[in-house]
Amino acid sequence: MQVRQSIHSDHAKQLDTSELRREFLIEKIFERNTYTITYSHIDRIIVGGVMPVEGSVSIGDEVGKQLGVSYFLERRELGVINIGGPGQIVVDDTTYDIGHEEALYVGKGARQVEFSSLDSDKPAKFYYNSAPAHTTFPNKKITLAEASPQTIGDAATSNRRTINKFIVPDVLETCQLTMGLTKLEQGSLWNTMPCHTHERRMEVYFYFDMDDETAVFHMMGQPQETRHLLVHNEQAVISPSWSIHAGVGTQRYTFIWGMVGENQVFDDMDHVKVNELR
Ligand SMILES: O=C(O)C(=O)C[C@H](O)C(=O)CO
Ligand SMILES: [Zn+2]
Repeated sequence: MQVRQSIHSDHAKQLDTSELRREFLIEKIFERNTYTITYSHIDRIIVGGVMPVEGSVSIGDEVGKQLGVSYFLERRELGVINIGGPGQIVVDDTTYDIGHEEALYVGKGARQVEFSSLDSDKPAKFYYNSAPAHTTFPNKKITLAEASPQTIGDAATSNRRTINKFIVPDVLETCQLTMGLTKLEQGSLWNTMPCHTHERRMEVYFYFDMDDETAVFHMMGQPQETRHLLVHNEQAVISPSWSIHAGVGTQRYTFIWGMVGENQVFDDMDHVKVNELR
């Protein structure tokens, strides 16, 4: 388990490229036949990926030990979105078929969560976020058709995109976790510009659907103290509450956002005008 400490904005603005990457970028989300796990002290979000190719993978009991509990979800909830081939997730006695761009919410208290792929030539890639939880809400599979879509932006400003809200109060109840998948249209390169912060929630962005030649310049920092991170395919960025989070790709891409914190109000954003950015 990788641990990332919280970071003050006054400290973050002094960092050079490699230090910014060490604090905010998660470079490897998927590894064959295992899971990755990064534990952030910011709102205690856990971020990672599970990529079962041959056989199944569970997020093991040693994670429970590191969290000071007896199993992973004893005091946590989990959101998963599959960006790979068809897969299955077994939660205790129930099996969920989770296809490409389908999601599963697992409530606090699930003891066994086991991931597998249906075709080892096209393995599932389960991206996940997990957050501390105070009660148990029912497990639920969410298809793309059941997600709440919002298409915004304009081709003329290169930011036409659909925000598919999978794990949000309109779709199901969770303790604090919200997650969704934003798809840029062909020719659109910018996400979340004009940008925003939300003091009341932190956010994690996971960029994918990119070839080896593509990079996203992810914008971060306080609105008047911006920095950028060069992000490649299947890498994630931790965005503290004080930071903007926006990006522009050298080609189109897709990303998953996940938020935890004080509220679950998607539109509760402190918008920043482009001419106010520095
Ligand atoms: O394309 C976008 O804009 C987003 O997907 C924005 C994120 O969902 C976000 O930052 C929510 O606070
Ligand atoms: Zn945001």
